Amino acid sequence: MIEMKNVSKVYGNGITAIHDLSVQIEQGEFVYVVGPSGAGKSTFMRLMYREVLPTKGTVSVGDFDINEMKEKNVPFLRRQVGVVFQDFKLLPTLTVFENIAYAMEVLEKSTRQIEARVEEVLKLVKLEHKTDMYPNELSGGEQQRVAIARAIANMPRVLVADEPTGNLDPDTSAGIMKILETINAQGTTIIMATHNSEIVNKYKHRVIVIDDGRITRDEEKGGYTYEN
Ligand SMILES: Nc1ncnc2c1ncn2[C@@H]1O[C@H](COP(=O)(O)OP(=O)(O)OP(=O)(O)O)[C@@H](O)[C@H]1O
Repeated sequence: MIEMKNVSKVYGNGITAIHDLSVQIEQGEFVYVVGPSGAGKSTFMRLMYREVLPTKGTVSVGDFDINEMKEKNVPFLRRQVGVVFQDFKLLPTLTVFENIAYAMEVLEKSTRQIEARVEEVLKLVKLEHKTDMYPNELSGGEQQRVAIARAIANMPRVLVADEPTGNLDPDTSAGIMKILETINAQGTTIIMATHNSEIVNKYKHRVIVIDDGRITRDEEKGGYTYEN
């Protein structure tokens, strides 16, 4: 599903964020990415949705070869890879409905299809009663649930979540984890970067440890206790 072969990423400032990294992630897996601050976790994930291109090596995601694909096909990649961030990144001038619909309109869906799907994803994150509210009228946890609804609206095969519980209290984080586990149980591959050892040790999944741009451990579900 996701394959990186001998990937390095050197940013314009000369910092090598990823060093000769190879990994394979199968469809339907739930994978945590952990490691110290500045280790390269976000860069590792950005490579998967083509926010950055590898300096060396190859990245493939589903049917897409990230290095070789044409710019005009990027929207099709984005349909397969949904993204969630720590700070939600909702558009402040749009309502909950509009934030999700906007992500779908980019892919030229009909109004009826969009409305039905927005309703469906809002039910999944239990926010169907907040359709017409604006992001600043919602709590952090609610905003993150909208961001997740938006990320899965196009039924991606992969959901990349970069510190999705980073700004949330433990109870709210547990709610987000339950939603992510439901989405994963429906077949979506989930790659989640986190510093939260409680979550990693409670909701057990494969753990990839990145340090200094390299994978230093890669443990199957239950094979790793995270201490940070
Ligand atoms: N856009 C960029 N331009 C230049 N250097 C960058 C850029 N993004 C990240 N870096 C550098 O690359 C290295 C890895 O950063 P990255 O954000 O991938 O780490 P991280 O493990 O996600 O860190 P954190 O846990 O603090 O979010 C760091 O040294 C960082 O300063």
